[in-house]
Amino acid sequence: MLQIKTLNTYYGDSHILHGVDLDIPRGKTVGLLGRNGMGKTTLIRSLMGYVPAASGSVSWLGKAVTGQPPEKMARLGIGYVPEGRGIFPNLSVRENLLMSARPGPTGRHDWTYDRVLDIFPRLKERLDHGGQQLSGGEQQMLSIGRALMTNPDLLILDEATEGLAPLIVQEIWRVIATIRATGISALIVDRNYRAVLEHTDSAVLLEKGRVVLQGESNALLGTPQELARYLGV
Ligand SMILES: Nc1ncnc2c1ncn2[C@@H]1O[C@H](COP(=O)(O)OP(=O)(O)OP(=O)(O)O)[C@@H](O)[C@H]1O
Repeated sequence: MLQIKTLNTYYGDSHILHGVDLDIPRGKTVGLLGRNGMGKTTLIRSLMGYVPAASGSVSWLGKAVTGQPPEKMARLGIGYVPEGRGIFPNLSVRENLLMSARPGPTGRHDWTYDRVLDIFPRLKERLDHGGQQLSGGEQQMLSIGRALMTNPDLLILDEATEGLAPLIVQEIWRVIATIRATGISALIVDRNYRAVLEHTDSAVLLEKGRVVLQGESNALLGTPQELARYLGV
């Protein structure tokens, strides 16, 4: 569904991504692993068009989309939940959700307002609260809910559980499992590599902007020494 080939990205003179390949097949969930600063967010920002790639290609459903702006990528069916969340603090939970509502580009319309509220009962209880009145966990849920309301074919979650209390983290993983079961493709970045591998079909590990390990998530779970070498766990 999404294919990235030999992507090279720079910030100024710093060469951050070195010929990265990434394949997200239709309906599959892929994990993106790596220690801090290894290039995970840069890879997402490059594929979404926030940061121009110096070379390499991005294709979506077999068509080249390299260098397309983020709004275009979103319209093509990629729902991106950035690290640090993206909600409107002055709007209510209801408004935040409804303003994102649209059918997906391939006609997908299974994520309705009611369905999103069903998977986030906490949000249902806070429909009239402003975004800024929500806890960090609730803001994260709202951010994921907003992305789902666009009925994406691919959902990208960058550090969705960052800084949240353990019970809320569990809830977010439960929601990720639910979303996965609906057949949306997903790309998931999270510090908890074990949780990532348990909730994905395959995974790619970045080390200083290079793919150094990749494979089926189950198989990677069985190579703790390799993982420890790159993740320092
Ligand atoms: N806007 C920027 N300008 C210059 N360098 C940057 C910028 N953003 C990130 N970098 C650098 O690029 C490298 C990769 O950062 P990136 O944020 O992609 O890593 P990451 O794997 O997502 O880590 P983290 O989990 O800490 O966000 C780091 O060395 C970082 O310092």
